[in-house]
Amino acid sequence: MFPLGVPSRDAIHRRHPVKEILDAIQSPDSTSADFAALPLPESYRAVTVHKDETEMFAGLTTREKDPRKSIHLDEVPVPELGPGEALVAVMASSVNYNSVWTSIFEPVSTFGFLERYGRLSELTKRHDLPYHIIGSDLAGVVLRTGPGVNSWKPGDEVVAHCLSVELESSDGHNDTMLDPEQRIWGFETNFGGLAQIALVKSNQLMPKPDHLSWEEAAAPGLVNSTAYRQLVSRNGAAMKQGDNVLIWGASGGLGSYATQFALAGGANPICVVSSPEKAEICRSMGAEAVIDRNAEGYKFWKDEQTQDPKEWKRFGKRIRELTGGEDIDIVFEHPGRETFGASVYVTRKGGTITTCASTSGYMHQYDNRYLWMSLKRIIGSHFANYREAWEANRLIAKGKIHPTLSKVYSLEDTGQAAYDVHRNLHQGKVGVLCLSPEEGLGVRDQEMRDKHIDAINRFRNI
Ligand SMILES: C/C=C/C(=O)SCCNC(=O)CCNC(=O)[C@H](O)C(C)(C)COP(=O)(O)OP(=O)(O)OC[C@H]1O[C@@H](n2cnc3c(N)ncnc32)[C@H](O)[C@@H]1OP(=O)(O)O
Ligand SMILES: NC(=O)C1=CN([C@@H]2O[C@H](COP(=O)(O)OP(=O)(O)OC[C@H]3O[C@@H](n4cnc5c(N)ncnc54)[C@H](OP(=O)(O)O)[C@@H]3O)[C@@H](O)[C@H]2O)C=CC1
Repeated sequence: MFPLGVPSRDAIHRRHPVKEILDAIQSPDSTSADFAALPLPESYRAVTVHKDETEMFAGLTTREKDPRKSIHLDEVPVPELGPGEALVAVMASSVNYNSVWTSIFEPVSTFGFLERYGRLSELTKRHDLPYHIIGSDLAGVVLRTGPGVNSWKPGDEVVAHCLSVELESSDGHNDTMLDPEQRIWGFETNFGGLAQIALVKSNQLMPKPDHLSWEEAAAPGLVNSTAYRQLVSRNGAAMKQGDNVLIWGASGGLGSYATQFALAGGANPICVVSSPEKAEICRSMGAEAVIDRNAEGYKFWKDEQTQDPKEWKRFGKRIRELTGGEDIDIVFEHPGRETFGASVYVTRKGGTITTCASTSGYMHQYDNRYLWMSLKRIIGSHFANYREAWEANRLIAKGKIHPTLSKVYSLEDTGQAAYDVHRNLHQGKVGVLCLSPEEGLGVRDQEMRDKHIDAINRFRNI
């Protein structure tokens, strides 16, 4: 690994075969054979965290830990390509909250995941390195495929979902998320998407939606697939028409897709956000019931240890006002400790709380009487299997669900991008240009794009 100074993008390209890759991607005449014949570079630029820095934030609060200090841009060697794998030239990626967790080394250092994966086989040893290339989304072009890959070839324009599975055990064969060797690529594996080149398993690949630019196509992947499983899939809450769906962080990464799924599926989203601007975005997506938790001042905790059921009730009354007296069928949970007690309380008899995260703390407290006496269910949900990710991507490709990209950073500024997400300064999704020299490239279906342009741009620059 060679830490970089700040050479310009042009300087890098002049002395690097990466430039040839970019030229091939940008040329309309390039064929699969051209891509297969391109020499692979020996090294590439990648966003990393360093193993010898995992204690750098010791003693600081979560809020004080600054991703700009731990996130680096390094020149790293291209990893060896194994069976069933693909090397992808990454045009764009996006910031997910898992990269925030990696960069602040919470709740655990991700180097522990890489060490454990490295112990599995000779091939997985590649992942156990003193640096972790992070990032769990990409849009780009296949450069090489390993032995046994038949469905994808060099030159294919793709996005990648972030489920990495070995599938050697029977456990994962009904639902690949249940594989004992299930990992999130770029979080629990190395060689992630915030880089010029990424290593993925070929069963992570999906077609890039033609009407989107590289950075737009890279934005939905992780959160869109997660929201799809958590809310729509039978493995999650199996949302149906007419359901009242309480969506926390409804203009954030997960929430901006959950809101779209609720609206597209004929449900009734009750969107919770923390500012008038965010409330306005939800309304512009088509949501009618919006709660500004800041303006309405909910305080579900009296102190660190004690919740305030009166505040749950005030919140529930507000929901009833917005729904004409109805309670919540499905809660789309992810803030965790701060909101979970309220989420369980406001759910209707027989309703579902589906949770995929605990941003504000993972030791939840709730009043179990409201769960068992009212026959409610809590469902744990995590990312999505290949089929669910494919279905979620298909909805993007068909223009039924749209990217919620707000701002785009360069690879050099990924630390700032992660800082924005950590501090909740962003809206929707934050994109990162990797090889792509500018925004707006990669659109192959202008006609379809024109049809959906307002929705595609809804979150831009707000
Ligand atoms: C797509 C995007 C997603 C997101 O953004 S999600 C948000 C980010 N992700 C996170 O915050 C999660 C981070 N991960 C973690 O915090 C930890 O990763 C877990 C808490 C999930 C798991 O903890 P761990 O210690 O890594 O694994 P163990 O499964 O608890 O195994 C530790 C040892 O405990 C043993 N064990 C596990 N279950 C049991 C049991 N039921 N009874 C007895 N022992 C058990 C194991 O075998 C193993 O043992 P041995 O150390 O010897 O190998
Ligand atoms: N298990 C899985 O597969 C996945 C898990 N995750 C996890 O889900 C969490 C959210 O991810 P993502 O949506 O991308 O992140 P974002 O930061 O983009 O959005 C989360 C939103 O939640 C709201 N929020 C944050 N803290 C609180 C709080 N204390 N109380 C109420 N609302 C709060 C904020 O909205 P506002 O301020 O407007 O209310 C914020 O915009 C992260 O912890 C992430 O790691 C994400 C994807 C997949």
